[in-house]
Amino acid sequence: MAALEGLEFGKSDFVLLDEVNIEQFMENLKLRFEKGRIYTFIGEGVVSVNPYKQMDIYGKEDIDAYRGRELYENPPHLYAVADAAYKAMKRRAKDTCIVVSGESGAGKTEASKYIMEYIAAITNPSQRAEVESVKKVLLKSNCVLEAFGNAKTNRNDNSSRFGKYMAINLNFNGDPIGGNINNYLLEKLFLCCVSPQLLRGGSDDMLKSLHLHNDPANYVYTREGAVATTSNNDRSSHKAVLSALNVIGFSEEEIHSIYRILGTILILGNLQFETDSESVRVVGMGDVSHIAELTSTEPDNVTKSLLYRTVATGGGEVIEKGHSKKEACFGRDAFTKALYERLFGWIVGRINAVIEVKDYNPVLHGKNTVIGVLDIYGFEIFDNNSFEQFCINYCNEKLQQLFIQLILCQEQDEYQREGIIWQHIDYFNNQIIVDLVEQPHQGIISVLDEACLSVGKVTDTVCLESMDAKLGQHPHYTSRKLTPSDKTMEFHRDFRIRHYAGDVTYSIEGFLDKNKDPLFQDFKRLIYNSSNPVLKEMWPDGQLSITEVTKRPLTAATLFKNSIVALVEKLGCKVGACLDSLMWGTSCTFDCVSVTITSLSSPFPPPSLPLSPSLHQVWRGALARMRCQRMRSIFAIMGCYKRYKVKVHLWEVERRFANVRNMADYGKSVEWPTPPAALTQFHSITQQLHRRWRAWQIVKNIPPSDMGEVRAKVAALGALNGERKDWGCGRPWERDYLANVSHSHSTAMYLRNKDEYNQVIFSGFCRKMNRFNKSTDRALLITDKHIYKLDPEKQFKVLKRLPLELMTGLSVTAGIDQMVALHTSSQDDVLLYIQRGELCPDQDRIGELVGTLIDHFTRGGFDLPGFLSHCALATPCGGPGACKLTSVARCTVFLPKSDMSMSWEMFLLLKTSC
Ligand SMILES: Nc1ncnc2c1ncn2[C@@H]1O[C@H](COP(=O)(O)OP(=O)(O)OP(=O)(O)O)[C@@H](O)[C@H]1O
Repeated sequence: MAALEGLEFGKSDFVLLDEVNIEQFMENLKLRFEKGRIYTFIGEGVVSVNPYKQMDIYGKEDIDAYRGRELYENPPHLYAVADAAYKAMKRRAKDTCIVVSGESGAGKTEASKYIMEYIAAITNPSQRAEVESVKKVLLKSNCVLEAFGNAKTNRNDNSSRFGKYMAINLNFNGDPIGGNINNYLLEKLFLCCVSPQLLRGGSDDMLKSLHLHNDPANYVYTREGAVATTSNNDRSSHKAVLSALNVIGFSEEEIHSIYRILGTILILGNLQFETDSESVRVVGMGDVSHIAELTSTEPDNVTKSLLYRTVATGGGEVIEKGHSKKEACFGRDAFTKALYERLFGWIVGRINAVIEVKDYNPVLHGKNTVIGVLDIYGFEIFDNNSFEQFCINYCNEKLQQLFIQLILCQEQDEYQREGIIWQHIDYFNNQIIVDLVEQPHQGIISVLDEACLSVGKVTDTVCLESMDAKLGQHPHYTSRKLTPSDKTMEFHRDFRIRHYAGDVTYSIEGFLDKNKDPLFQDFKRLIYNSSNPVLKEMWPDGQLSITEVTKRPLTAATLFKNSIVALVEKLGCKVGACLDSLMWGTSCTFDCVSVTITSLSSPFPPPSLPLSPSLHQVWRGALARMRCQRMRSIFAIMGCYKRYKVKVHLWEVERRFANVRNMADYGKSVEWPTPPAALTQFHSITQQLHRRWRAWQIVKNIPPSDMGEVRAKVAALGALNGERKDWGCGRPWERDYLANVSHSHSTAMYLRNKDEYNQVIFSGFCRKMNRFNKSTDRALLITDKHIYKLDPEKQFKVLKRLPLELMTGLSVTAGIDQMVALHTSSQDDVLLYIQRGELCPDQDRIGELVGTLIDHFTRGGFDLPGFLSHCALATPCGGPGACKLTSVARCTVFLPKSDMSMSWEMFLLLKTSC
């Protein structure tokens, strides 16, 4: 439970820094880290510093403490962000996504696991076996993916060598009903953890059947990684992976096939070739027969595909061309890599098949929503940057572009459309860099692909020359040749891209080889013809004969680009106009402290280091200020409220103590004076701050489709700011639309005398629908004392009279039907359709009704703490005629009267529940 214990150090939210500069940022981060606070909010995101030690902040009590709470109510934690995503999904039935990004070793995978565990823990323990099974499979799949997809690197002993997007589907109840994993592969995966685990953890019988020895040092592919792990660790990991595979639902045959493929890869890795006078031969034919046995293929076919390549001549003839020794080694490596890639893809596919949403009927079960967790590599700048860094950094440019689109463009446009005063921000749009990489026929990927596809020998250097020729004028591209005077560009530092997060100089060496699909079709055919159905399933493209293979396979860069484009599209749909639902993270390395940033809502990437100045400016100048203001208001309110509560408490203790003393001294209690002025001051301070915060909140929460609510909220906001006119057209509110209607005036006069009201707050025509859909004309009169329902056909006779003080709230429908429900504590609610303006049918008066009521209550000094959007979704039951209060789709609730402490409790309660 350590997450909630103890003091906070430094600023628990970076937006509260007095100055937004990197020195203060670092100082705060360092101070908090030294005091064991690894998480710090940045607005609605979280910055996390990897502690590299077990922290006591992930227990059940911690989970309970964050469940259903607002971000600012608890200390910063991943759970706060995960809960916010879950709440957004539940309240608004919107798909949400959490992006966890950071440098290698920053703690992304750990963070995404904690997030998944949290979501699994807070979703209702279900009686339905399939819900529990989905949770179990989702959690267990991490163990399998890590074994097959992680490897030791210089930066991280357990580094994920793939990006991962894990989506959880939830039903209307918020229960997980399925999921899906997408993986973004990059590297030579056969160096992953699973192989040493198999060698050290597999039983003797198992290893014997796979023709393997138990020492990882015996194999080329495990030799290097073997020293990083211990035998005990590998043995227990092997057990855990086997158990996870079983839990997920892999059959015995499938598990055995997986291990046979791993065995094949290890043996292949050791395979050598030699050249005799005429041709190339495999050294040690025993290995070939083991490979044939493990892949359920013929030994001759294995030998053939290792040493020959089938090619179609121009005349349509098919011939076998012998490899050189170099080609044979190249083919072998490509084959092992492809075996591993297909295995990994197949495992992910099998997990997806188990957890895919089944038997879900949206009509019966409501909308199926998704929470996605993206654990993706952050921006990378190494000493030697190669093809992998190029892909990773391109991926980050794409994500940055998505955020620019969603936040800066859309949000500014939206503010402009809605007439919200907003200083336009000039920002650096990184589309130009995205184009530099991906533009068809022009971009770097296209140049690389052209070089890979061209007939004849094209080297990396030739490819670099053609990049220089095509992109030499591009402001974000330069190369050693183009800037010979640049001393930072030396050998192996061939071309430089000015990325949004900084300059990266890449070494062109190996780009072409890594980009090509070097796998000869012979290997594909070999495995497709395996008698093992699991293997065969992994290689469906092996069924094509050499004459049928006309198209060149897509290159690695193009495949990667396609998958990232699809990912960005997917993320874009998740947020649409719903900006709150995306979370963003990025990473920085400060003096070897790794940081992951995860954020929710208004997702703007906080500064990566090195930070491009333009981005930094935008970040500092715009959103930070806005968030800062909002967060400051919230914290100030919280602070005032806490102080107020403490004072009230002390006051009460003192009063009681004085009473006891008086009783003892005088045998009677004495009158206690009224609370000191200081105490009442809190009310006004908190009210002001509260109002500021609330105004922001009201605007922020308007879902554009809900027109009725928009009108109500905008009017309310206007009223809070002292405006008494329609938003948009600026029409002043007349309020008393019955004033000049004959007969109504005499009724009003009569009521003024009888009920002694001072002012008409609102009056107008409306309609009442009964349950048989019959409509009757009515009139509504609201004074500062009463709400009246009048019959206009009977000279405005009073049909209903309710004291205004009984009014507890007001609801408007989400649609354009102008329906309003005035809630009362007497349960005698008034439900009416307010008539539009007679001369101008577009003139709606819902907003005016809400605005004038808010205006009245605000001016009367009543606190309106509950005026927050409150989604009370209910099913419309049979058209407007049959409308009951429960059919009001969205409620806007306020409490006109309540005592101060109660109102603050309500404020917090509503803030929490909204
Ligand atoms: N919250 C944490 N508490 C304790 N240790 C942690 C935490 N997060 C990360 N670590 C430690 O740091 C190591 C690296 O973390 P992790 O594998 O999550 O990094 P990563 O960002 O996913 O790296 P890569 O991109 O290389 O996969 C973990 O194996 C673990 O030992």
